[in-house]
Amino acid sequence: MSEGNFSEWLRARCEPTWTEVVTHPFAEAITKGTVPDDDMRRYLSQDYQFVDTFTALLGAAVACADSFEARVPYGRFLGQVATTEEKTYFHRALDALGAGTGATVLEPVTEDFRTLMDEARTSQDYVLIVAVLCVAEWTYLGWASRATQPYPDNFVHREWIELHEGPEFRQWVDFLRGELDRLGPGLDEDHRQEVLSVFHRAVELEKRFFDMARG
Ligand SMILES: Cc1ncc(C[n+]2csc(CCO)c2C)c(N)n1
Repeated sequence: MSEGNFSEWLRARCEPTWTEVVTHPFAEAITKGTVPDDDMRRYLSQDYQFVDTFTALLGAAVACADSFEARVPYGRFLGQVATTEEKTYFHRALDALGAGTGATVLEPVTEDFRTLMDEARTSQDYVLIVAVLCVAEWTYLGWASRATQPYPDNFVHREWIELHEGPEFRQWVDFLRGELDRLGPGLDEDHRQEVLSVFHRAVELEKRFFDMARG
């Protein structure tokens, strides 16, 4: 591993799955606005359950970060997720698709993803928490930044792209990568392998999540 490039080292170790995620046919169909309503409903209903656990993991990042400087961006992002587009998006999109945000039977991949996030959260090991957050955000920046203008007219597709690209989201992903890059060099070999294992499981789950959404 080269100094200060832990995030890129982790990502490269997850090929070819990483590229399969960011070029996944389901993600590509979102960017083109061609996902059938039934598939989009299944995907967003499951993702709403995902985002709930993800939000709890953000709280763990606030609690477990090793400095005040590191806690602040999580707190800021948490406030955004909880209060802005993200929340109203799910309600508006699921409403438009004829589904609610209420009880949903979890697909196996959603269960498995929530288990991984809960493991990271309860480990209270900051670098493991960052690894899971970083995969979730970086892969989403990956597929969304492949979208070309004009974005789809359908707001369910268009806003889901817009939420995952743009300068602010890019900055957030850069922050998460920067945390891994900062922490990587100080880890012993066992700990580094543990981070890789968690990172790899998360990348595999992102792929399974898109596979599930495709029906
Ligand atoms: C399976 C899955 N993986 C990653 C994301 C990306 N993501 C999760 S929470 C969040 C913050 C607000 O957008 C973002 C970008 C997702 N939605 N679903």
